[in-house]
Amino acid sequence: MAIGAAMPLPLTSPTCRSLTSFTHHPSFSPILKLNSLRETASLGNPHLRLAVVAVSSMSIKAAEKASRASFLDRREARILHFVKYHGLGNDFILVDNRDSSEPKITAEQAAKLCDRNFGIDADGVIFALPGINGTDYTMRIFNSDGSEPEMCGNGVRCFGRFITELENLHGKQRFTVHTGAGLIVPEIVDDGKVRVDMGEPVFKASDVPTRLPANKDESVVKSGLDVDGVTWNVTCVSMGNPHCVTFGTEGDQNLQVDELDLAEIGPKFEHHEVFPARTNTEFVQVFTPSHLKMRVWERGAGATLACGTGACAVVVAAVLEGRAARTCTVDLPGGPLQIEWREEDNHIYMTGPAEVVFYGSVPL
Ligand SMILES: N[C@@H](CCC[C@H](N)C(=O)O)C(=O)O
Repeated sequence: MAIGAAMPLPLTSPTCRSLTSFTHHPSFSPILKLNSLRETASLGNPHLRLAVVAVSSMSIKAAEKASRASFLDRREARILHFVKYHGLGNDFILVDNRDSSEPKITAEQAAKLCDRNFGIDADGVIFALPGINGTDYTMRIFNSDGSEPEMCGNGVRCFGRFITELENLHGKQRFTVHTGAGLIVPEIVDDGKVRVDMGEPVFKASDVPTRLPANKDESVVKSGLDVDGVTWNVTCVSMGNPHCVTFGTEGDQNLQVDELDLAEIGPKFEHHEVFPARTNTEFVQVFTPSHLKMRVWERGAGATLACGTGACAVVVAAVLEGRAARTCTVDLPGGPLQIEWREEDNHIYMTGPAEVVFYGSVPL
């Protein structure tokens, strides 16, 4: 097949329920997820069309450099070029917004693009904007419901990889990123993983924020929270964004997280009256003091396969409750994260992967 020639979209493949999953097809590597408007398919919504094209493996080497660079440099009016990334299955639409301090799309447009059936299918949209306060970049994010959180842990790992691609950087790299949670520092490490200095956790109840009364200094640690008549023990932590961490109910501290009906219970925590800014909720099972397992219900995004800020909050809560050490592996549905809450500087360090899923374009 000639360079740049379009391959037929395998829409009938059982692995391909949407164009998004097309690029997950085992015969395609991320490098094949090149871009062109040659092959455009409707997603059922006449106003939203996604273009993705793949080239044959014969042409990868020749096409890779020019196509990726030219794609990321494209600036057509009323077309949004993006790269979809994921961090352990927590998936994001990344937008190059370095030329403006205002996001290229609105919260409402972001929510449409995240739609699983009528959009690209993602947990959020992330913008790489110019840095402020002396930082290299600013990161902003919209959740899939269009709300704007302060921070996103898996997202900032994707952000770090996205920047290396935009700036054509290789090897170890480190960036300073301004976020709603303050300064965050992602670092691309040897194996391509991203290690992030996530800053310091916040416990003060009014800053999390939660209306639950503080029971340890100014914080809420292992407090009772009534959800539909069941008392859950919760610890509240902010990683810039709010988290409610639970290891079980008053009567049962041995939570089997796989048995939870997240879609049923998650929204009841998210919208509970004691969380004025809503909350992310992590349900945690302790295997050993250095090995935890969690499932998450995210504010504004629902059940996701991973939550980086959530994994950090879980380790902090586990330490505060005397259940774990400061360095832990946290298993999430999408895979493990390494979390360290360092005693010397009180910062939390998160290490995990971030991968390209595909490149695409949508008319606005
Ligand atoms: N998945 C993210 C968190 C994204 C923001 C969250 N939904 C919120 O509203 O706070 C992560 O990896 O941290």
